[in-house]
Amino acid sequence: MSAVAVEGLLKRYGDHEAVSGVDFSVEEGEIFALLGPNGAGKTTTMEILEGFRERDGGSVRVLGRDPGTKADGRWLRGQIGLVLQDIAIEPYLTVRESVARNAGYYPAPRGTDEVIDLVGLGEKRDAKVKDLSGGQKRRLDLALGVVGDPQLLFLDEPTTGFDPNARRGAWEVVRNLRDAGTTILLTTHYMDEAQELADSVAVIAGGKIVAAGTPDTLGGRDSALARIRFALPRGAAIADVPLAVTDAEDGLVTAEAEEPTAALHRLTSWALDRGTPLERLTVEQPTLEDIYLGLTSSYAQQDASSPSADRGRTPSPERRGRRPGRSRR
Ligand SMILES: Nc1ncnc2c1ncn2[C@@H]1O[C@H](COP(=O)(O)OP(=O)(O)OP(=O)(O)O)[C@@H](O)[C@H]1O
Repeated sequence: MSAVAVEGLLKRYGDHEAVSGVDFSVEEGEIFALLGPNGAGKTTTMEILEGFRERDGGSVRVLGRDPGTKADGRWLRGQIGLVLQDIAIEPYLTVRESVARNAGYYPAPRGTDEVIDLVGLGEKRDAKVKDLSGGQKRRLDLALGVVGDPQLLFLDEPTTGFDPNARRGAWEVVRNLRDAGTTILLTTHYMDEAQELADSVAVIAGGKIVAAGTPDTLGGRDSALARIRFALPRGAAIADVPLAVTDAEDGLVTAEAEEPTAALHRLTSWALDRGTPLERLTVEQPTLEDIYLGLTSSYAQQDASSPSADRGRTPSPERRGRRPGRSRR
């Protein structure tokens, strides 16, 4: 059974259709990343899955239940963990008190100290929340999201504001959770994060899924042409280059190749025969970011000029100030 199954999901705000028939599924035990430009519909979709927003159409199953119904929604609160941006945390509690308090909302929580160590806040155990740095607060958010030992964890941009070391630490925590059996659904704007963490990804743009797959195969990435670049050797003409040249600017030649091994062999043999080195030689497959930008650039422009983009949104206050298991619906 899929941990999350979404079919034909629809959500309108007034006459603006924010989510227009979205389908995807998240398998048990995987890390799934929902990617998309600002205003694409990620938060709306996540809030519907978490039971904080009503949908206008389509079917949604989370751990086999419908988060849109009262009884299932209540049950789900005890099974899912949330890590959001700017969650409301009491500033005068210590780290330990905050985590222990959240643990009390769940039927079978993890140990408070274990979770504090897991997110790397051991040395800040007795510090007050108000005295934590921005990155440390985000680690505390992560601790609060996982202390209930959830079957399914929602992570909203989990490493925004982290320094590079802290990001790697957080990735390790997320991978460990997955390896211990937690299913994880995250949103991120960092393609390296999706590449590092996600087993599956889906790209949403303009309220629709525009591509889905693994980070390595998304949008035909695995079969995309390799890009070979090098400085044109002194005395050589573009027409002499034994590859299909697609671009030549400032003396830097770009060629694309289906079989980079054979193409490089031809190219380096040519250069060696001429007795001229190939300076600035690089070979690149498109990165996840290249593929993502290709899929979403037109939507990003569209969104920036759409009237709804600056309409201002009402955040879901229940979601932000959420006390697990006690939320009113
Ligand atoms: N409460 C609301 N009322 C009216 N419009 C809204 C509301 N919430 C979201 N929207 C609109 O719905 C669209 C999708 O918004 P959503 O927050 O789901 O996007 P997102 O993908 O999470 O974006 P971001 O990456 O910026 O967080 C946007 O055009 C947004 O302006």
